[in-house]
Amino acid sequence: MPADLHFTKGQGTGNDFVLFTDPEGEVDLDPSQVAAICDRHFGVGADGLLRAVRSANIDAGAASLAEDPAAEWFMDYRNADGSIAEMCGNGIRVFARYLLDNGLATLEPGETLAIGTRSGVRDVQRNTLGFQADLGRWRLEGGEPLVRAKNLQVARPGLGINLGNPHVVVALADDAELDEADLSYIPHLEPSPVDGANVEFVVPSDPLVRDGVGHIRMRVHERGSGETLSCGTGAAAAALATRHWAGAGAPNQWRVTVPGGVVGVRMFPTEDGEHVALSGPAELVYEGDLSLA
Ligand SMILES: N[C@@H](CCC[C@H](N)C(=O)O)C(=O)O
Repeated sequence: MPADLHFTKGQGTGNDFVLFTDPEGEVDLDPSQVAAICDRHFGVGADGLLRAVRSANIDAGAASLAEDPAAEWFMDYRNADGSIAEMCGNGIRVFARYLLDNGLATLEPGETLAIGTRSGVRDVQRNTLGFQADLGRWRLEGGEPLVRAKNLQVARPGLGINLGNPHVVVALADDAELDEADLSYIPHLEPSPVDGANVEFVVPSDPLVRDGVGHIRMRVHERGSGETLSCGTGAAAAALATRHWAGAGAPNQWRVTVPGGVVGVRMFPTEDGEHVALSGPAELVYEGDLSLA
């Protein structure tokens, strides 16, 4: 384990990450080290940490290489509290930007960059919003957990949606209720999903659909990171839930406004079922060195 770590700070719609390259898989940080780096007062500060490790050099990468040998790089994602998550939609765009800007991969317009994750290989392309990531197949979870945020008077039914990582989406009445929701603590879910869940609070725009595109606003409390300015897989879950609630004729193209900006969500058929894609910006903000001592 090295004494110092060269890192880059990046963000996608305000969801921010510490990134570093560990090609050989030698820098396996423990949860307390990750939490210390992500601490906003005593560390660099971030919603999560992304380690770029060659798929061949991390146990979880074997499945990625079996799925697609082109997935040379694996996104080892950690939440701010040090816990492992299967997937990160904003993170994978920032990860792609990081690989490209550091000469670790190339991606011409029209080409696809395959990236290994714990929820399978994810394909990233450039597009007008920055990058688009195919988040793969999604599924509805059974049951409707009741969700209560701190200052919501009445518990609301949530819709469980799995995008590789778990989400519960809750519809609120209007913008005022969304703005006033206190997401500073973990929303109470009943029953509580075994692996926890990211909880998205969503309000449809009025009108919901403009020029064939659905519009919603969302705030999120992320498992392992607390309230963040954006969650990419959460935005996809929120669009999927709203389409589900809207019923027949609802669009397959969505704009999701989050506190940190706007992301695009698109549902499309494939041979192995419907996939959902997430589009949005990805920027690298600064670089530095930190001590692991
Ligand atoms: N911010 C991410 C999701 C990160 C993982 C999540 N907190 C979890 O535990 O599943 C995104 O943009 O998707």
